[in-house]
Amino acid sequence: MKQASSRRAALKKIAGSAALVTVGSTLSARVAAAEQAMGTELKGKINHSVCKWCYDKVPLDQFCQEAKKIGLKSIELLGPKEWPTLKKYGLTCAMPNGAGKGIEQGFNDPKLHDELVKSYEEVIPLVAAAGYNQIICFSGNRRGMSDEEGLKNCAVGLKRLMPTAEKYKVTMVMELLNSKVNHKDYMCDHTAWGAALCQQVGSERFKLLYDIYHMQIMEGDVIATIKKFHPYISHYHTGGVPGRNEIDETQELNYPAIMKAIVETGFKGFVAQEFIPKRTDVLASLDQGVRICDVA
Ligand SMILES: O=C(O)C(=O)CO
Repeated sequence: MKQASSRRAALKKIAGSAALVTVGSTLSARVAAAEQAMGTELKGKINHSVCKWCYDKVPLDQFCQEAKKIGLKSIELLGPKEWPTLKKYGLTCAMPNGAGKGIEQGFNDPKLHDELVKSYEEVIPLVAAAGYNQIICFSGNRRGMSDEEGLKNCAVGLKRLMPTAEKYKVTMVMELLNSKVNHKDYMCDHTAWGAALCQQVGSERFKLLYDIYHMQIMEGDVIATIKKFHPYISHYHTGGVPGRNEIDETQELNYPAIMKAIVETGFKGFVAQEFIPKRTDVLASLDQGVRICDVA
């Protein structure tokens, strides 16, 4: 918070400076101009995105405007109906959703494969037409199934979709989630299992979403895991541990070090903030999260 509020103070100072004072411009207009200028100051090593669901009280249009000021390039986990609004503001959707049956009902259940294939076959062309190149997917819950059987089932279902994914150049990305705190019984809860699934599917159009918050809860060893498995990872999410709130000094992960490790792997994809702001000024928290991750 210290960082975010000092940034706000700096903005006010810049906005008040002679360089930005033009006849008839209000202080808020000047703050906005200063914010825009500061937003572009991001270092460019990390492509920043944010998950909209964490800011559910902020209307999408307003959120797009604020995201632009912060310097974000993407707002994600949004479906086809929301994409035109993003486009209006020149924002992309680094991780679209809109296909499938949610987190608990996924590719590990062969009974769902026909329905899942139909759903992804409908949405993947829309993703491509919108100019996006990924779509989220899930393993589903275990429901007593062994990891081996779940892996085999997921591979069978996902392989049916690879010709479509390859044709449209859209990568299906399975999210790694914790099965301890937030998503009890979820199957894709370890990076090695996800990487083995990538090997089984055998296409560059199937990858993993490494959620740093979820994986810290499940396995820790975040930097070593990223170094080992980065060829299978096409997207990252953040969140403070414990609690899934701001990623500042109130939680245990060293986000700048993690981001540096990600940059060192040669990663060119997106890192999305996915923490639930605890503070009233949720946008200051988002701004702070982006800046914590914006390593040189
Ligand atoms: O629902 C969750 O917990 C997620 O991380 C989705 O991205």
